[in-house]
Amino acid sequence: MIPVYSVAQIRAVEAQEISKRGEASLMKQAAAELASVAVTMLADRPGTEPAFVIGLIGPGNNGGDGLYALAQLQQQGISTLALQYADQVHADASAAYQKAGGTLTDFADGQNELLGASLIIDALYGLGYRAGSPLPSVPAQSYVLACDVPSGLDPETGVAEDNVLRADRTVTFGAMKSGLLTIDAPLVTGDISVADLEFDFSSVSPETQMVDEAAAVELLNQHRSWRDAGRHKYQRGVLGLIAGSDLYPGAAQLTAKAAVNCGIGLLRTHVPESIQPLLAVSVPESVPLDDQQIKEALSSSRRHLHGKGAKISAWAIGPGLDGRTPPTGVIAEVFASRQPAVIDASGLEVVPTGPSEQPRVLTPHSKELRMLLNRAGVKVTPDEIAQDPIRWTRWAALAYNAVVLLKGPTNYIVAPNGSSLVVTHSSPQLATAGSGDVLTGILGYLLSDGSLTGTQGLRTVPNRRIMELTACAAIIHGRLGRVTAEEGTVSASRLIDNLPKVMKHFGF
Ligand SMILES: NC(=O)C1=CN([C@@H]2O[C@H](COP(=O)(O)OP(=O)(O)OC[C@H]3O[C@@H](n4cnc5c(N)ncnc54)[C@H](O)[C@@H]3O)[C@@H](O)[C@H]2O)[C@@H](O)CC1
Ligand SMILES: Nc1ncnc2c1ncn2[C@@H]1O[C@H](COP(=O)(O)OP(=O)(O)O)[C@@H](O)[C@H]1O
Repeated sequence: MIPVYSVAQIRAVEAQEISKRGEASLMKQAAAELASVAVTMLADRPGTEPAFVIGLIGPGNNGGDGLYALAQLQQQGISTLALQYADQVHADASAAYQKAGGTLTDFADGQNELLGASLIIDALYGLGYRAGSPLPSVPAQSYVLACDVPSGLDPETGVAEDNVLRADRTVTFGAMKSGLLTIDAPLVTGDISVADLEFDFSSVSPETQMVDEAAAVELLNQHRSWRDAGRHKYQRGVLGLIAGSDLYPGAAQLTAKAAVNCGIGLLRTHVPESIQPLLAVSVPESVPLDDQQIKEALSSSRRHLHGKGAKISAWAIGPGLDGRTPPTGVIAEVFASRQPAVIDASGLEVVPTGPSEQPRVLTPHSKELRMLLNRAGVKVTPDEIAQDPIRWTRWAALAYNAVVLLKGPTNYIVAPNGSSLVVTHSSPQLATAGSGDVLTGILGYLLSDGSLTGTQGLRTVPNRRIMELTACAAIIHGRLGRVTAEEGTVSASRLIDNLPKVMKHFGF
């Protein structure tokens, strides 16, 4: 997991490091990291030989990093040009660049060269950015590496100017900054690498933790055992899916297919009679679950929450339910159990507020979050949620005593105790009808697997584990989006087709 800090926290640690190691040494270290990523990016985009790198240089230390990085590229034989976009630039860095044979010129005089650049390094503004900073424009298809923070993005809030310099990659220094993950940031940073410059954050608590693919693989591997190979289907896990209505007959099928394609032990489905024949054909692996069987499953769960006699090990509630006529009786009984559950879509309209023994994760998008908050008596506008999503997700987690995953380009996962995880790096093409139903299937599957949840006997799943598995589901879903988008346009059905190979990537 990658700890995430506020700009103030990073500035404080930076000041200590500067007093220990000196500013020039830190800057050169930062520049070396920047130059190394620039070289990788040039190699990733062959066909633009000989390489020509242009740096956009601002007035502060961010510009200084850019100039030192250009000097290093110049010394490696790469042709470069520095365009000064400020009245003055970092004097030592400028001298070092010119000593390395580089040319520093005014932006206005050199901007025509931008069209011929194989790579543009954006070293205009970093931590010192203030809203309203003047920003140049670059040609539409430019290949851009941001130094520390894309210029025009507020590193504290994640709010971007309309003319922000969108990056293909960002190398950020010291630590991951909260503003690189939230609001507009996922749309403008490209892939982010953290160059930690060996800063010592040991006495600072991070604001949140970011989960990336490597962290997800590690989390999943932590919980696997060689014994897993000997499990029969009930021991692997049984998901009870309560979903579907005449109004939305497709959603239940999408969630069911997703869970099955994840490789679930067994899927039981509680859907309206009118949908059952459809499901029997589209997801023949699923086994119907009626009201009486749900009662029996809940009764067996009083002796065992998973495996050994337990008929269901986790629940997924909501995809495609008709919000006007959900099977409230049966759902209320499931909510009273201690088995983990993921609640999505219309399930969110019936989930109770207040204390609960059930480890639960609610998966609203921002409109559904507003509805959840309204149901809990918290009035909030869409704008307020957009400006501070993590704050409002915390309120919901507290009000419903549940882990809440707020979905979108940034996924915020918050527990009732306020702790949080953040997941980005998905694909905008996930914004397609039914993709949330697929996520519910993935998360339902993860929650049903006793090895992953650590459920044994009557020991229930702690919220921390629920949060981690929710983050893993969002990561799997994000990769699914990217892999599918590489092949062509994305639909929920296409996502589901790709699930087996994406699950394999995560060790399933
Ligand atoms: N935090 C770290 O760990 C390290 C930071 N370094 C670099 O230092 C950078 C921070 O340097 P600075 O503090 O000099 O800040 P910046 O280089 O981000 O400079 C911004 C400068 O632009 C000016 N400016 C900002 N907004 C403006 C506006 N709206 N109108 C007019 N002028 C405006 C400010 O006066 C400020 O001096 C980081 O982003 C990073 O690139 C590295 O050199 C070393 C390590
Ligand atoms: N612009 C975006 N970029 C990345 N992911 C997105 C974007 N928009 C939506 N998503 C993801 O797509 C899924 C959509 O879920 P949801 O809104 O519940 O869809 P549906 O109800 O149609 O199934 C969520 O996992 C969300 O995180």
